[in-house]
Amino acid sequence: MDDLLKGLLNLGVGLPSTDQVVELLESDVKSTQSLAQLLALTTSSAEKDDNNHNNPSSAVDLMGAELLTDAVNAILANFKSSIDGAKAAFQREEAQLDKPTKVKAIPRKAQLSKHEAALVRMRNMSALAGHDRTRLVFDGGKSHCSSGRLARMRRIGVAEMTLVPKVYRDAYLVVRLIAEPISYQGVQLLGEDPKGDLISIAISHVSCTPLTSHEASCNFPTGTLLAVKEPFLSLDHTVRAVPSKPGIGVRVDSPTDIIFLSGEDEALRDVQWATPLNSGPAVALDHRITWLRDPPLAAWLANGAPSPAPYSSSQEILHLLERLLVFSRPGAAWRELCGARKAGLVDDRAKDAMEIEGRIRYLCEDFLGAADAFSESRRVRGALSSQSALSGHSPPAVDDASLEKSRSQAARQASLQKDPPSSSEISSLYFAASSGARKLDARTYIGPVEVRDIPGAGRGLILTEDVEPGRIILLCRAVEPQYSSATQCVRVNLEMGLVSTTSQIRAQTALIHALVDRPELQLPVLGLTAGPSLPYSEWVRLPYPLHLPRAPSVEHAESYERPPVDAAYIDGVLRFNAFGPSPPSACTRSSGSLSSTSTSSSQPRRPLEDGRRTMPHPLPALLNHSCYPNVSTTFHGDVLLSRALRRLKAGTEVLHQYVQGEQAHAVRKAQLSKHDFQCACYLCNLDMSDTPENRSERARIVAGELPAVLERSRVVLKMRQEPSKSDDREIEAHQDVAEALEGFAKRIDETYAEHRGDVRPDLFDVFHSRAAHLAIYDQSAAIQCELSALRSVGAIVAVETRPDSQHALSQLPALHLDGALTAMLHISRLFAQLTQPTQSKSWARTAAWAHECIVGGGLCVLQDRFGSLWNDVIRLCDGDEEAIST
Ligand SMILES: C[S@@+](CC[C@H](N)C(=O)[O-])C[C@H]1O[C@@H](n2cnc3c(N)ncnc32)[C@H](O)[C@@H]1O
Repeated sequence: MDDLLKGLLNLGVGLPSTDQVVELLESDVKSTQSLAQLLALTTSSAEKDDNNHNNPSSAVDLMGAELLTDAVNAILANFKSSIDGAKAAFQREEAQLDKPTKVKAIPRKAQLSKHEAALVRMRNMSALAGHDRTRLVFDGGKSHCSSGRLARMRRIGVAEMTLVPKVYRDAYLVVRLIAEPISYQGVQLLGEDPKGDLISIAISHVSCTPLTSHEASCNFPTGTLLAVKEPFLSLDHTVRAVPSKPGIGVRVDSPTDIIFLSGEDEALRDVQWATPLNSGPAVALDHRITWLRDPPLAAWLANGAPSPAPYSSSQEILHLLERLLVFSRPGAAWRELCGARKAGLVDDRAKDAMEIEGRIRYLCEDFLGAADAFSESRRVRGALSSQSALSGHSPPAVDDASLEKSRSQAARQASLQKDPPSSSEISSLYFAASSGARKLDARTYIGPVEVRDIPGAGRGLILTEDVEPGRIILLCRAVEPQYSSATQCVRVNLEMGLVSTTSQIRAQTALIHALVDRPELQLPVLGLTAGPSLPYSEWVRLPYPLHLPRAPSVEHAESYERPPVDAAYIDGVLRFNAFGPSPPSACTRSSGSLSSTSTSSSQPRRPLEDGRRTMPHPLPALLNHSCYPNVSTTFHGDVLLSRALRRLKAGTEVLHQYVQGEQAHAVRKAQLSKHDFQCACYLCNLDMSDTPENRSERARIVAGELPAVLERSRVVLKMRQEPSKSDDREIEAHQDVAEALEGFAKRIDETYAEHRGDVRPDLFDVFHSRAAHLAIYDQSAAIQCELSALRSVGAIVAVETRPDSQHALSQLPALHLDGALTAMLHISRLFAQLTQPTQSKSWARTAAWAHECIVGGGLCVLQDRFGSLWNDVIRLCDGDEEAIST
């Protein structure tokens, strides 16, 4: 990757964005050429600086545009073929794992100069392209993670690792770092073993964002003592962490295989160093906590060592605890606080210690415990301030916000377990997410469901009571939600060709770190499956509790043992279970925060980073798939909300969409293929009852011919004049499109089996668009067309079955949910235009009810999402919003 950037910088052209790198990796020759053209047109920032200094000759001037494009194209093509080279090397290594070959020891001097050269290369690259440059790493194949205990393994030296590629089972390597680390997406270290033999070690998932070289040096200073559990000697050890030049060394896929040692560790007993040990790593206290190791008192508490590590003051401990919270490590902070209390280094009931305990518990979602700790802190503070008042000092400021917040969360947590979240709570979530908040202060609500084994589909969630449409089934926050950041990384899976982007890579690292910090998350996270090619973790077989243990406990702090976390398993968990916001929903406004799993396929594409799914919501991840779901699932920041779409009986399995059910059967099948199951849902069964010829004819019309007509429809509708100004020519244009769409509706309809019934989702877009044209010259026909659209996605119109119904629908649609809501509002508006106010109000009421069932949050959320359309409807209903909502 750096060669690519360097080549482009040398030419003086702009560097590709991360999205462009992803496109390049997935592109063919033609699109590579287009990208080359585009890059050749942009000037690098270095070039721009030169121009400021009146440098007269830009790259274009010097080479001519065509030559420059050719040069860029050659660099891009070279980059793509280097990926092929990496892939071949990777496959060779995978194949050789069973038959490793002898390796010659690399002389110390050669190892040193190789590391030094790589370090200089990396420094130069940072100087040229900046720390935030796009980084490329590779993945795929087996990931190695040791689950053994160091105490039960034997120590080996570098000289004993004579075969490559090979995992040295039941053994560990002890090294002392002797050079500055190389930082990329992971780090590359150079260590010497006690005999003085050198070995290069590359570690993945060191931090969510790449460490600067200063941060890397603070985490891995020269002199640091490390144990590497069950080291994997690889032919190309840097491929996952620091893809510099291929070379033999130790590849650490899971950072939990690295253990920081102190001089007193058992692992170092009887170790004689060929060269004398220095005084040990000199490192600032803060930096010791930025990586996976636990701070001193936590380690003392867990290992039962004879004397606790010294601190110069309790303030120093509190400062460290603060820093641990800044680095999102509440588990380590809790263990350190427990250690400090046990060693008598902080006063158990000191206000600062209680305050920080409150914050730790809050982060671990133990709101009741947090409220208790904050209130104790307040009590002590109160006592202190009365003393100060007596002595004439001004009392310290009292901040009660945290206490109040914890109390209200605790109260809501207690009530939410019984009562579903109210409409106003949903609207708060919606507007908080709209204002940009991503990690929301919502709590888990688990509706009437339980986990059960589902024949042929693993586990699933089953309803324990009958529910009505709109009933909230789940409201759950993600574990460690990650969003993209300025630092961009691209990962290519050399085995499957998949390309992952920053937030996916961050999510994987963040989850590994979260599990190390808070082992109580193991069951919810590792209890998820990781796709058909990886065996179940030991946690999958355990009974899945619906109410997950969250809070830290003292016993837990004392028995803390760092869990092994296999990076590949976490990657699988994310790929097969994570949800995330999909492209924007089909409502008229684009500013709303909401995104749903069921969206129109005709929606504009979001930037790649937003469209990829990265959030594990442990319990909702147990929901199985149906292309014709019985719940709607929407996302507000990191909160997932599932609500029943229909009246469902106790014993029914709750099913939601992994892929959009409104897409053609073949597309759904292809998208689900990674899961390795045949979907046999209601919709797939209907589709399978059509002949294969009819299915492919339908797919051909919908994907091949229809988009052009829909685009024409969009353009004609956009050019629409004020109704008073519309003339015959305009009406003719609308009639033309409506007629064309009618023809399509007929042709698509003919591909469905006759006995199929109303559910024909491929017709939705055709009917809905046709209705928009009819609305201009024949409102009654437009209403009929919208009704057909609604029926095509599973809605049942009440007048046909139950004329006495309160709503115009007796069953909500299952697909195209936002499109269907728009259709309902259109019908209301059309009835108003036909001066049929009763029908108009009934449909407005129905839309409000349907929106409440699908999303919730009341009329303010509906208004925010459907803006002018909703306002139109209200105006035409004489502004009677109250009447509509009741
Ligand atoms: C997100 S998990 C759902 C929970 C999973 N059933 C379990 O036991 O952990 C996704 C996996 O569930 C299984 N699955 C989901 N929907 C299914 C369906 N309709 N039929 C069969 N298997 C299904 C597939 O193995 C899929 O990869």
